[in-house]
Amino acid sequence: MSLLVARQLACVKNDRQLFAALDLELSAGQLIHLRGPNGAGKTSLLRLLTGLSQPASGQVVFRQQPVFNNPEFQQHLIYIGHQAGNNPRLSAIENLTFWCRSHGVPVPDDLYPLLAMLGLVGLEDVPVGHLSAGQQRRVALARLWLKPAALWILDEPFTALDVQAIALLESHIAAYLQQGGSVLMTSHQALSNTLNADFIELEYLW
Ligand SMILES: Nc1ncnc2c1ncn2[C@@H]1O[C@H](COP(=O)(O)OP(=O)(O)OP(=O)(O)O)[C@@H](O)[C@H]1O
Repeated sequence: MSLLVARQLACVKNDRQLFAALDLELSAGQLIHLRGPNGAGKTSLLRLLTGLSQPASGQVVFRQQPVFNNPEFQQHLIYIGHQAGNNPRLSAIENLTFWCRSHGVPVPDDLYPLLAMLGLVGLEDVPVGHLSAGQQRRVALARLWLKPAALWILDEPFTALDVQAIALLESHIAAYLQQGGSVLMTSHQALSNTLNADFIELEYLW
């Protein structure tokens, strides 16, 4: 049975219809790679699927419950948006501690091993605003190791990552899918064939 289902979704921004009558189903263990040109509406679609915004028409349900304004759905979701979403004045440790607390996730006794695995040794206590773009993205992606969730929605998670970090994230996604997790993501770059993604293409509608 599908975990996340969108039916007949329509989205309008600035008087432009980005998409209409869009149907989507995502099952446990499935990866959907959402593709399309700049401005086609990929981020707008992800925001509808996360319940952060409401469609012009249509509905999104998770385990048959509407996602909009649904705190229970948020417990099952990790959404990492286009912006890394870190507080630049706080360190990596502080950002992740805050994120865990605000998402009802137990704060690990020691976050250093996770940050070391993500290549952030020596940078754990530096304000995140002083880190490089790729390092900031790594801090944000650490959330994927911290919260058990049925669904990941990731908007351009590979942005600014180097080859090694891309490989690390791809192998983490592969392991998560194997355990029955579901992933819906955008990426302007091709994914590794090992991830075996399904595709949804959004066109740019004038
Ligand atoms: N809050 C908003 N107010 C007005 N227009 C918006 C808003 N959010 C998005 N748009 C417009 O909707 C269109 C689609 O934007 P969106 O970010 O969904 O595209 P995208 O496919 O994710 O693009 P990219 O590949 O560049 O990330 C754009 O033309 C954008 O200007």
